[in-house]
Amino acid sequence: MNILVINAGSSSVKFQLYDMREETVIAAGKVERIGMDSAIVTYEPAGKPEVHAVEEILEHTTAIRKVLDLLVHPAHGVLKSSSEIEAVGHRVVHGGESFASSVLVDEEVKREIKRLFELAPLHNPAHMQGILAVEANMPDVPQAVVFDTAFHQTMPPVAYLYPIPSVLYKRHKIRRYGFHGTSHAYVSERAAALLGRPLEELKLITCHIGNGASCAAIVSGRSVDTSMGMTPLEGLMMGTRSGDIDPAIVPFAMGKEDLTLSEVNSMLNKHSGLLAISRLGSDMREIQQAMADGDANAKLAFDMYEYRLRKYIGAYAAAMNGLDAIVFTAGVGENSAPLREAVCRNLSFLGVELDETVNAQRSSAERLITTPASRVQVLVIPTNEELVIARDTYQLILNRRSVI
Ligand SMILES: Nc1ncnc2c1ncn2[C@@H]1O[C@H](COP(=O)(O)OP(=O)(O)O)[C@@H](O)[C@H]1O
Ligand SMILES: CC(=O)OP(=O)(O)O
Ligand SMILES: [Mg+2]
Repeated sequence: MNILVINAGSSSVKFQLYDMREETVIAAGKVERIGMDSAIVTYEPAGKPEVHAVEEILEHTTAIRKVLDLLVHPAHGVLKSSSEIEAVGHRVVHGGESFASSVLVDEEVKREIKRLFELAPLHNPAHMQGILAVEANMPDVPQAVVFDTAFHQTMPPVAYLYPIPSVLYKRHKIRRYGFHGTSHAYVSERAAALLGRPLEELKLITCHIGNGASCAAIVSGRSVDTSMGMTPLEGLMMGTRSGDIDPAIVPFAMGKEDLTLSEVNSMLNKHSGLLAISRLGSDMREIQQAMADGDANAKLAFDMYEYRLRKYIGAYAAAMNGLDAIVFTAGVGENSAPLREAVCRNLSFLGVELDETVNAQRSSAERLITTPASRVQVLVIPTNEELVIARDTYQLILNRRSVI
């Protein structure tokens, strides 16, 4: 069965086409800058040369049409006809309290995703556009949605409630949801496999450190706490997001700087984090390079980023009353040896003993980066959210077939 996995953003559509017989990716790519002066199309068919194109693509329906055309293209295609795609799976960031697992899309599911627009205004409207664009181009193909929030629905009330008047939870569902759940779930299962121990016996802290960053406390394979909250702004310092700050800063800064609600929102989501402190950019590679060149702001940004992550690791070890392993994943977690080293150097009180040689290896392979004597294990595990989406979609389609 061929399954197309889609991660639709406000101005981009990323995709991977899976052949589920061997779980192989037969094509991948993205359409960026949708609706701007010119869109950038990148397409990588397995075993064939990459295709790059710049053209006008004004909305998601055209972007999906473009993807389907490439997949069946006489020279670059990997399929004879788009009817060989049997299902589509989408990443959806916010599932609120309604979805604790992945589901097939129907009218009710679409209504619920729409209702959640206000909780994830940057993400959910774009996902909906992706779903509608697939519907327009492939009306008979079943679609599934896989939620970032679903894995964290196991959090207990002590972790998911905010200490604010309960009427806000009752009326508006203001609570902590957590995100990147697909990634936290995937790497926790891989960690158990690598450690050769049942997931049920383990207390893990998984650190998904990409552009957006969050960590999760996982006991027996269930998320018991995570650093992102009602929205993906809470928690760790990120590329352009502040993470935790004193909430009183919001009204105070609005008053002092004469900011509107949307300006203060944009300040905390798009102009904070590494970008604000380094005054350089949000990309960790750039920060590390500048730091090596002696840039003091870059060093401060790196140190704050590491310090805030380490404090969460300490907090989650306390939350779980123990810790077996820490997992680093996503763009920064998988690739930044200096960040992992700085975090681990300062966790000796937990019995973390880093193997500096293995940590420094320029490798994207799954690996243990602590010494045999280390009391807490540390692992690097490349995440694969697309594979989880493909698997969930495949399972939902098989279940549906067995019911019919
Ligand atoms: N070799 C590297 N060293 C340090 N950081 C890296 C490296 N490669 C990628 N990154 C970081 O990974 C980030 C992107 O992570 P990723 O998980 O792809 O983010 P997202 O999926 O949220 O867009 C980049 O912003 C960059 O800072
Ligand atoms: C939920 C979230 O922050 O996603 P991303 O890291 O893709 O921005
Ligand atoms: Mg990501």
